[in-house]
Amino acid sequence: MVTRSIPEYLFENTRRNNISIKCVLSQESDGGASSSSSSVDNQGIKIRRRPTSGPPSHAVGPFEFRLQNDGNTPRNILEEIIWNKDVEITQLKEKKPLYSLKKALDSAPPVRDFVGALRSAYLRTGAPALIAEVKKASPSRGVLREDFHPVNIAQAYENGGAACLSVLTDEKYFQGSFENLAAIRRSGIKCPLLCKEFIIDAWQIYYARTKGADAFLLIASVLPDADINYMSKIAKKFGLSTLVEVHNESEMDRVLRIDGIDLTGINNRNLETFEVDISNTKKLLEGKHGEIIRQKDTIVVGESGLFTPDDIAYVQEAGVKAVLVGESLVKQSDPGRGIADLYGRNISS
Ligand SMILES: O=P(O)(O)OC[C@@H](O)[C@@H](O)c1c[nH]c2ccccc12
Repeated sequence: MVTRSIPEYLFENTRRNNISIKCVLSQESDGGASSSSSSVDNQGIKIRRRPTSGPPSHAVGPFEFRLQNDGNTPRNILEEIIWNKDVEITQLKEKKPLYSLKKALDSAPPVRDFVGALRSAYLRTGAPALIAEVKKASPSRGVLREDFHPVNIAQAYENGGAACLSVLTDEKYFQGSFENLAAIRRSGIKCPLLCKEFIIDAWQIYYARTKGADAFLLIASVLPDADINYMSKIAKKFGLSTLVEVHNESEMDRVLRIDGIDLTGINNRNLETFEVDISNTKKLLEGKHGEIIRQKDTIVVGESGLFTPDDIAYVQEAGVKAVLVGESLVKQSDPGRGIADLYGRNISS
């Protein structure tokens, strides 16, 4: 029996004004038979792009029935975010169709070299280069910082020695925005910027570029290889860098087989359950994966759950040359000083 309630946004397009009575019905799941046939199950991807069994509400006369089943109920938070994103993009695309974004690209600020900034910071400090994240909130941790001034935080990160910045742009779940990305770019900050978004449509890449992104994230548990390939080609066309994020061995296997990926991120947080375990970075860099990565000279980014100099040393030992850190820095009253605390030394000069 499915017991989770269906997120409100899924009703937005089907809600009728004249409804006086609503019933919520739960349907017995069919054991996954119909859902697995309609889900994106190639390459082991379990996250479905959108509800598979049509709208959850049905009107019969004055009644609205909500038929809740496996096909219209997200199985985890990541799937919920993706379904929401799909609706959001459809609406945004109506307001800003691709042809209008293509025009806006002409006045976008020039692209900076994200990977180059990481490499030179690593060479300069001998420690993993820092991608510091401008992150107000997350579904797992709630609000991280109430007095949130994105440009001030970005400035503090740059002064504290960050090589690059990551800016969350998802509004609904992370309280971020594309306005934050654009404002940081406009402010004269020199660190290259990663657009931290749930990208499922090439349109989002064009949009991110018009706002000044130098790099963007692709999540392997959401995107099949063909999409990762296609989107990294678009990145190349603009001179943008891609950070492709994996969480487990099979995603790592897939990503290592794709050519032209600039950066591989290992997320220590499972986005479906929120569990954080920094030994995941070590585990995924052992054995043949580690060898291939060393041969290819790909920069691996250790992501999430890093709080102390010991954590940084641990992932460096495992083989990462960069780290992506949000919570432990953004929570400090002075996020710049937070960097020195995280590394156990000043990495700004
Ligand atoms: O705040 P943390 O634990 O330092 O994590 C930062 C970053 O890794 C995390 O925000 C993140 C990694 N991958 C993501 C994908 C989407 C949203 C957020 C993320």
